[in-house]
Amino acid sequence: MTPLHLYDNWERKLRPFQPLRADWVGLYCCGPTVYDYAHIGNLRTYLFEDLLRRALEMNGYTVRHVVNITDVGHLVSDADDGEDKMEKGSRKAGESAWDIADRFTIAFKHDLRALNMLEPQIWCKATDHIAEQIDCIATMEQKGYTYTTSDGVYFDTSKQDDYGFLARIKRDEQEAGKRVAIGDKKSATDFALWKFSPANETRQMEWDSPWGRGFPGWHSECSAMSAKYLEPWFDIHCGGEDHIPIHHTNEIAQSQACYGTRLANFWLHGYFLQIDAGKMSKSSGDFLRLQTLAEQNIDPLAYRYLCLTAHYRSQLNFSWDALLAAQTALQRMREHYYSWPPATQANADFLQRFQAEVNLDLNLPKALAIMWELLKSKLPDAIKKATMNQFDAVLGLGLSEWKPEIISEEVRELAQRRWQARAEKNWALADQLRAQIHALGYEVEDGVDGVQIKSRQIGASA
Ligand SMILES: Nc1ncnc2c1ncn2[C@@H]1O[C@H](COP(=O)(O)OP(=O)(O)OP(=O)(O)O)[C@@H](O)[C@H]1O
Ligand SMILES: [Zn+2]
Repeated sequence: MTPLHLYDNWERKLRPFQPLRADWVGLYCCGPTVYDYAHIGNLRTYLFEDLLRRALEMNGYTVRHVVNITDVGHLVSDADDGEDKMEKGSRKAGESAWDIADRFTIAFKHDLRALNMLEPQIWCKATDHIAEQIDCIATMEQKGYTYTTSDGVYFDTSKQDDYGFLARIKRDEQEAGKRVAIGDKKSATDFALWKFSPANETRQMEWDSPWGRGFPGWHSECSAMSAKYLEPWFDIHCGGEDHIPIHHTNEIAQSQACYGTRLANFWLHGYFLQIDAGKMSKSSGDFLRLQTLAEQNIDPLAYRYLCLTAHYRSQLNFSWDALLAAQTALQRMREHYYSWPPATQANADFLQRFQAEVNLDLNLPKALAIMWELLKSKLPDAIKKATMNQFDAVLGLGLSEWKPEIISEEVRELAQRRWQARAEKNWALADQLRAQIHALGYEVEDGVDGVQIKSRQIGASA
């Protein structure tokens, strides 16, 4: 098999992947801040990470996949001020910060399942690891990397010569160009490790610490939890492109100070899903959820297919037309696959070409094109099916689980009566019958050559 190469953002180049240990590959992916539902932009990043994990497994590695849940400490502004997103989300929802964290974590996991993502082996939440974070901060303090201001304990970035290397940040230029207020911080790049609770206010989430009552800064959790569940030095760290200059840069600074490692051997980042030429974003409120797609009768796996059509290192502009085209293509693929006899032996040549594309930094648009080439080839269908099964172990479209819908006699009869009512221009009755069909879980669509009955999408989180 062509050896796996991944684009490492630390070295800014394609590197052959070599695992650090013989028994498992450590993969740490920064998880969601659970103050709201995930949008399909966030989900694009998790899809890329799922595909990376599947590619590693295709290469025979056992992956230890860790995803954290940020349920405290992520402030509205990445410059360490503003409200905690969880406290703000709690006010907006009229529920406690703990309750929204639970609710949105469940919804997030539901979305991952609807998109056929593999369950990480380890989920870990920031609020379950306060002691580990305090230990990590105390170590940094002992080693002289911290200072305390009126509102928290900060990391002193001037203590590290290579601070910001991942993002190629030049500290001096940043300082000179910065116009934002930095409060009591010594430098704009310094960041909070522990924030004190405001004197005149009780936070919902706060803990005692050697420095005073408060809560951990957002970056602390990932250094502490990745060291606990993987090693302080592990194989691959992932997140969205926005993590490069701040969150990952600061995680690296902490791990270097604490453990003397730069955390991960490879740094991979998924690029944004854009909408109307801007980043899809929870904070701006301009976002689509998987549930929003389901309401438009889009199968969640059509979104997965759409994401396969763009390389993870390029931004993807969302459009409904592209999503509908993805749904049509996926449906055609499923119908072909379903019509074939049981799988026999995979075709070695197709397999080798597919694996070569996957191993070239996850060139999945090309891998998908090879899948279509196979589908249209003159190979016997049983061989196509066997080959597709191996492709789909990486692409995760769930082809072998799909079955055409069997629509019950009751629904067919209601649709027939509705068609009749429409022909007789009895709109009230037609609407009433449509509502009954809807309640049974189906939609009817009127076409020129009759009516089409489809099940409503119920895959995404409600
Ligand atoms: N538009 C997007 N496209 C792809 N990935 C994204 C997008 N927006 C955020 N991400 C990624 O989603 C993951 C989860 O992010 P998180 O839950 O912290 O969202 P957030 O940054 O608080 O939300 P937002 O920036 O949308 O207000 C991160 O890896 C982040 O980089
Ligand atoms: Zn992180």
